[in-house]
Order: sequence, then C-alpha cells, then structure tokens
Amino acid sequence: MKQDNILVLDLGSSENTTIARWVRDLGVYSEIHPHDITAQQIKDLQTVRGIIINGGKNNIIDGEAIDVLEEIYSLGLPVLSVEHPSTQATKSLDAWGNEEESKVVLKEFVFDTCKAEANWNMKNFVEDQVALLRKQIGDKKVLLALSGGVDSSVVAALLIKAIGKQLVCVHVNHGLMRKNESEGVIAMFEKDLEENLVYVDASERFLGKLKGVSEPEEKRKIIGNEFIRVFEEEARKLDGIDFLAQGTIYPDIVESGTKTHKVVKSHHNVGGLPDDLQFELVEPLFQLFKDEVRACGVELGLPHDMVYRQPFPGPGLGVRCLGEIEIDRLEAVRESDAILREEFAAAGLDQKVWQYFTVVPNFKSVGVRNNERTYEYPVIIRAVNTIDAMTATIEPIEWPILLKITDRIINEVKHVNRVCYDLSPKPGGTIEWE
Ligand SMILES: Nc1ncnc2c1ncn2[C@@H]1O[C@H](COP(=O)(O)OP(=O)(O)OP(=O)(O)O)[C@@H](O)[C@H]1O
Repeated sequence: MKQDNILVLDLGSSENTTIARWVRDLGVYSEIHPHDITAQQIKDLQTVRGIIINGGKNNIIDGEAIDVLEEIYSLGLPVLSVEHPSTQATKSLDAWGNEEESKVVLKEFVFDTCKAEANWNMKNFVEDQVALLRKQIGDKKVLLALSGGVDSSVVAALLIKAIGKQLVCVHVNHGLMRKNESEGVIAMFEKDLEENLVYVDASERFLGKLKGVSEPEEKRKIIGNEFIRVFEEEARKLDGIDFLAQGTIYPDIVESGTKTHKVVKSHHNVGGLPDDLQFELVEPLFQLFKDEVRACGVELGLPHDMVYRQPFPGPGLGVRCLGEIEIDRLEAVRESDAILREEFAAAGLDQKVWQYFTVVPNFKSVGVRNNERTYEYPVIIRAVNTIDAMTATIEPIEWPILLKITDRIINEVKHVNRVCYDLSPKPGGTIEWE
C-alpha cells in the first residue's frame, strides 16, 4: 500500500469533512469513518498512522451520547482528540481554533506526532484502490449500473483496471438521453468490456409508461421505478454476480446519513433493488469529493470532456420536455441541447458555466418561415452557476453568442420557431424546470 492514512472518526461533527480535506491538503490521505470502527477494522486498513477523534455537541444518536470504542486506544496509534473528554489521547484540544491555528495543529500532529508521509496523490490512490478491490473481490463478479456520468464511469475505469472482465456493466437507454450519449458510453467502454457491457435499449418501454403523464413528480417517479425494474431484470439474467459496484462519493454518504460499508438491500444510489437480490457493495470512491473523483478519472485516462462534463439529472431530458412527453418535442429538446453544448464549447463557456441546457414547453406560438405562417414550439435556454445547487445565478452570456445559438436552433431544429433565455435565479426558479 502506497498511502499513509489519518482517520477522522465521526462523532456527528459537521467539521469532519473540512478536517479530512485539510489533512489531504497537507498531502496526506485521510478517511472519515464511523465512531464505532473497531480496532481490527483499523488494523485491516493497514496504513493508518494516526486517529483524530472529532467530538463536539452533536455526538447524540436517538437521545444517547455516542463515543469511540475503548479498544482503539490500545492500537498504539497517536490520537488527537478535539472537543472530546478523552484521557487517553496523545493530544487533546478543547476546540478547533481559527482556520490558520487548526492547520498548524494538524500539520504538527500529522507529520511530527504520527510521522506520516505526504504520499497522497491520485496515482497512489488508484494503486491502493486496485489492490484493495482485488483483495475484496477475489475471482468473483461485479455488476455496475453505468450511466456514463462521472461517478459511475470512474468506478468502471477503476474496476476494469483492478479486475478486468470480472466486471459486468449495464447501461440503460431510457430514451431520455442526450444526443449520442448512449453511443458515447458504449464507445468508451466496449473495447475493455466487450460482451460484458450490456446495453439495454428500453426507450419504448419508458416512453410507453410515460404516455399521458404530465405531472412532473409523477414523471420522475415513473422513470426512477422503471429504471430499477429494468436493471433488476438484467441483474437476474446474469449468473454468479456477488458484488454491486456503486459510484457513491463522500457527499452522498453525508446526505443520506448512512454508515459506510454494508450489505445492500436497498440503496440510495441504484435505489430500491428488491430484497432477494443480495449483493455486497463495492464503493471505491466513497471517501472522495467530486473534484477528487474527477482527478481520479483523469489519472485513469478517461477523456477530459467526460470527466469535466456538467451534471445531468437521472430522469434526463424527460424533465426538460415539459408536461406530457411527446416525441417531436423530445427530439427538439435533444437537438437544441446538442447545439447549445456545441456552441458553448466553441465559446469556451463549457469550462465556465456550471450547467446549461434547453427546455421545450408544451405550448406553441405563431411564427413565420419562408413567408408562411408557422405554429410551433419555443426553445428556452437556461445557463446557471452555482456552488452547491441550493442557490443559482444566471450566466450573462454575450449577445453575439446567444444570437448565433438562436439562429442555429430556429434553422436546424424541427418544430421550433422561437428561442427564449431564462433569466430567473434560484430561489425564484429552480435550476431544472420540472
Ligand atoms: N441510464 C443509466 N444506465 C445505467 N445506470 C444508470 C443510469 N442512470 C443512472 N444509473 C445508475 O444510477 C446511479 C445514480 O444515478 P444519478 O443520475 O443520481 O447519477 P450520479 O449520482 O450523478 O452518478 P453518475 O455520475 O454516475 O451519473 C448512477 O451512478 C448509475 O450507477
């Protein structure tokens, strides 16, 4: 194993991730683990050089105060306790100081007390994960739902490196993908996976289920449920799969509030798989933050465009074709989105704007083309910046760029005669329209 590791034990403090990131900023890998990690589990991690018990007032679960296990002090590892009544710690602090002071304390603890080495980098991370994955999986098979998004693609690339053809990937085309998206996923992974890449074209099935449905929440629910059904059917067709890999990253764990490794029954990511499909989980990115996942993707040789792509909602274009999904409007969303992305890339805006897409509403307006009256749909462009998706601001795009995009959409996209730009910040509007 290549990397030293400083553990942050989770006693409910909201600062855990900040502390772990500060340690990583020092060039030393740091993992956050549940408070009740056992001495044996810490030993199994092999490379732990020190432990930070990050206490505070939130160390309560269901009215009961929680604490770390006594046995972890017997490991002989240096322990830094903060806001925690520990008598056995190597060093105790009543509280973290300001950022600068805290970083000095961490630096001393990590390098002088723990004698850790600054050997955290993506090359070493990948090498360590490959070794761990081989140990966990042995000669068994792993199933991965591959959306083509950053998280599942990086997991796929990591598993291909670790176990090659013991990985089976299922990509579901629900008919609501962006232009050439499924083709791109297949092209990227078919060379390595060959027959182990299962492509399911479920477009008609999804669109059939969505027929006559116009309520946004209902649409989302149908797409989510149908996805699980399709994935489950494919999983049942495959023999001898013991593991289910997921692109869970650290923020997912914080959000869902679950503990880290466990045998899956239902899971927030692939979500709601039936109880009789019992898989053990493989979640190699579960300690990483989004920027680190991207760096990992680059290290694994995934293309830059793929690794730095904008977020795309699970229900895909389904929530951008407003109201009941109709084929001609869905095609108009897909084509206008492709033009928008092309022009944003040409103008360098793809590197700058967090999310940008088009929406086609379910009403028409009067227009004129070749001296004849038209009665067609508008396309609405949305381009927003955000840090945490909780609030968002509008990207002020230069007129010439907008005019070029407008011109192309009106001339190239069928059933469209008008282009609008959405100026609403969030709050006000949400980022997506549905
Ligand atoms: N069309 C699809 N085909 C196969 N698997 C999918 C598909 N859409 C979603 N998934 C699976 O469900 C997970 C959660 O989907 P979600 O849309 O929330 O993406 P995410 O968390 O941003 O991850 P990713 O970056 O991998 O898309 C994905 O990581 C992937 O494993």
